[in-house]
Amino acid sequence: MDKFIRAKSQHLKTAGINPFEIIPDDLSDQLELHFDVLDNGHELYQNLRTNIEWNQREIRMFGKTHLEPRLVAWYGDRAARYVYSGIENVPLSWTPDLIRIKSHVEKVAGTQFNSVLLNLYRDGNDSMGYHSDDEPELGREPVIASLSLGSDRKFNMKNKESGRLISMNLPNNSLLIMKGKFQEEWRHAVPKTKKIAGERINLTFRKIHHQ
Ligand SMILES: O=C(O)CCC(=O)C(=O)O
Ligand SMILES: [Fe+2]
Repeated sequence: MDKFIRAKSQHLKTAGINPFEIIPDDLSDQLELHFDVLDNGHELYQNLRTNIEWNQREIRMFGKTHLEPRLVAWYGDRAARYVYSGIENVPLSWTPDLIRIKSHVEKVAGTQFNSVLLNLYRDGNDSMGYHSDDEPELGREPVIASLSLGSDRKFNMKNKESGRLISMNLPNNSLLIMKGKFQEEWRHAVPKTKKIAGERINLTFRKIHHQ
């Protein structure tokens, strides 16, 4: 651990935030994992489960349409719109709960966000395939803060060049911060699992640059 990270984790500890250091050394400038992030994670989970406008999107693959294996929702500032497949996506307006979570996550991450993508994994059959969050509107070396609530799930990473695989567990109430060259060098996924998995909500806070 270099001096900066050590100093930073001391600072977070004094602020009552518990950084958890299981990140491989050579990824310490691309990933941070924090534990026990929200005081009222359980209550917020229930609120998000009922109040968020969850959608199951269709995806087209090899000329066939499928339902995505999870539910999603997109909230943010009006300016955080982006164009995807020629369609302009305007986010839903922030709810009071999302604003509270956002401001806490911004404190931990030390940066500001203008949108959040929420994913609801209903059980171990729901998943997210390998991808990088490297859309041009996120800019170079984006900081993305990913909050996990509910059941533990595995988070797999695969290096684009070497094929090296890393897997970590993302527990309830943890915050994974992806930054630096993480999106450029790695793909990540939440695989299906045969182990009994309950529901999980993940919120990835992002900063969309205006078009
Ligand atoms: O659910 C997760 O932990 C990952 C979500 C993710 O990678 C994304 O929304 O881009
Ligand atoms: Fe992602």
